[in-house]
Amino acid sequence: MSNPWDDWDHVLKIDPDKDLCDGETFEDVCRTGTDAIEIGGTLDVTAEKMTRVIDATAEYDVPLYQEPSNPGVVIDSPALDGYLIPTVFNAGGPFWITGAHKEWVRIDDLDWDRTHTEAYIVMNPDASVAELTEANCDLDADDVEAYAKVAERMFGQEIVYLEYSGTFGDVEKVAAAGDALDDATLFYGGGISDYESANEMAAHSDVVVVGDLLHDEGVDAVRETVKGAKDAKDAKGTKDA
Ligand SMILES: CC(C)=CCC/C(C)=C/CC/C(C)=C/CC/C(C)=C/COP(=O)(O)OP(=O)(O)O
Ligand SMILES: O=P(O)(O)OC[C@@H](O)CO
Ligand SMILES: [Mg+2]
Repeated sequence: MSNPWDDWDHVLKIDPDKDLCDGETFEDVCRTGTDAIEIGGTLDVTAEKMTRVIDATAEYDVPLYQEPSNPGVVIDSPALDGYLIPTVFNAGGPFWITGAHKEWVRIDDLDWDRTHTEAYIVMNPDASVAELTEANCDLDADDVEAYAKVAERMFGQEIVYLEYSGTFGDVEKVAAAGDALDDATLFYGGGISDYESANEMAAHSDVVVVGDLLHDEGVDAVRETVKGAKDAKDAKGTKDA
């Protein structure tokens, strides 16, 4: 079965708790050329802040996904193409693996057709997501490779997300995750800041996710990362052909 993300090279993650750069609009954000927008962040995200971003991006035709950090911020909106629900494979306890999910399913009426999971492997111990989930980030390339295989082979995950949020990752570990997967799509996120960094990580993953750059540098910088990711894919296509 095909999934929307099979064709993505680049995702832009908007943190509802952070501002856009001066003078930039959500229309500008939707016109960066990214393949999809994910709306989510770890800290200080509320349903109101989520709704504001969904409403502001709804009218443009870029695919829109919510990535909730807890069940309380999930928004029921027809503007959303779907929900990408993290499950943190290297979390310090079960709450961020299945606990939050169980609570969500208990209290809410899910739209299962639009609900998908992302198998997170959290790699930067200083990121909010690592602190919140008490993730064990002390992972070598072979640990990453094993987690990726567990996610795909044992838990049937269609997306494996190597999350370096806030810092540029170790290429060897990203490549190890990529090599481990046969069918799942590898998302890489963290520290992508320009054409080069996007190009490099896109060569080793299926989809690169760009977050803070939007809020820190703005849409022109994001557009460069789209180019970097797309060029890497074109180069791969040429090589594989
Ligand atoms: C069951 C439901 C609906 C939700 C639970 C989903 C889970 C397990 C969330 C845990 C991981 C998490 C908090 C993911 C949020 C997305 C994310 C990693 C955003 C990036 O956040 P950071 O960059 O670390 O944080 P800030 O930029 O907000 O500081
Ligand atoms: O903010 P950055 O470092 O770009 O990371 C992107 C994304 O993986 C965060 O969840
Ligand atoms: Mg962040």
